[in-house]
Amino acid sequence: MSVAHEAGPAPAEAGRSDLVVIDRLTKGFGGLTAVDGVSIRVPETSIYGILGPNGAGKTTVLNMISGFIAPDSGDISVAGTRITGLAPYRVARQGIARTYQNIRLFPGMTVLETVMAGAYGRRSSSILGAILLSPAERRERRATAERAAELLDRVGVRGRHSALAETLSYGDQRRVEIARALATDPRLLLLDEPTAGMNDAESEEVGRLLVGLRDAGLTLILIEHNMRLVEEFCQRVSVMNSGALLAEGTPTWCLDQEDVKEAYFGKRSDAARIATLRRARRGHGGE
Ligand SMILES: Nc1ncnc2c1ncn2[C@@H]1O[C@H](COP(=O)(O)OP(=O)(O)OP(=O)(O)O)[C@@H](O)[C@H]1O
Repeated sequence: MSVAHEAGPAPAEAGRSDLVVIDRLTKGFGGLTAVDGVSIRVPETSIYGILGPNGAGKTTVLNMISGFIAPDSGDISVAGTRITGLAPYRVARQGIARTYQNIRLFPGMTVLETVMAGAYGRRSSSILGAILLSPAERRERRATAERAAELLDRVGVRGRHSALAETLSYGDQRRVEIARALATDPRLLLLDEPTAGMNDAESEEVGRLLVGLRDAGLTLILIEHNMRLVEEFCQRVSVMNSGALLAEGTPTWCLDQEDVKEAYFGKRSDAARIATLRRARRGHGGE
């Protein structure tokens, strides 16, 4: 299948190097090819969107980058290091963190503890020090708690640090997940539907948060169904359908490709997305 590529890099990306290079990635489940020879290059310090209708293979791509699923073939490298098929903890050590489509918070943990848990892999004090609660351990815990509080502030969760994380609103739980991922100090952040279940104002806030993270030097890959947000915040996108790449380029250009419109408009079940897409186009002077 041919992939529509927008000619040349977008001006904002010109000269920027690619942090993530995905080369002909393929994964099958039984008789189904969930991801079919997908190649993607993600420029460093950019917000990159992976789009496509339900079942297109987007989460499977994210799962392969983060090591949750091993590809059948193809390669993934980040900052020049090949990470294909590495276990999730080894991928995390490369500075790659993620959030999940279905929120995964630890039951029974407070908001602050949840974010502190994200920093666990970066701790320097010894296990014995931790057991004996040595001064070094206490200092480190204090520093970790302060940093976790800063991150919660940054993602917009204020004043509920002692509440159980699972008692927060859906939107705040998503923010806590982002803070936990940031606590690992990543250079690449993978976000699976970060605005799912949020209203327009909350989604816009998350969009601005992501721009702030990018401006601070992070590279972000997100799966997102809100096209308005995608057009506003993503520099480039890949559009997938049935495991294959349909188009790659700037969001506005990709959403104008016939194959892409058909992938979204061709299905009755995607009526809600069509409405979102149309609203987004109007908002940008189209239709
Ligand atoms: N572990 C698995 N075992 C079997 N099939 C799977 C597995 N994971 C995903 N699939 C199938 O692979 C295809 C791609 O799924 P994936 O979750 O990657 O799609 P998606 O684009 O993220 O969809 P959505 O937008 O609905 O989350 C789907 O048909 C799905 O049912």
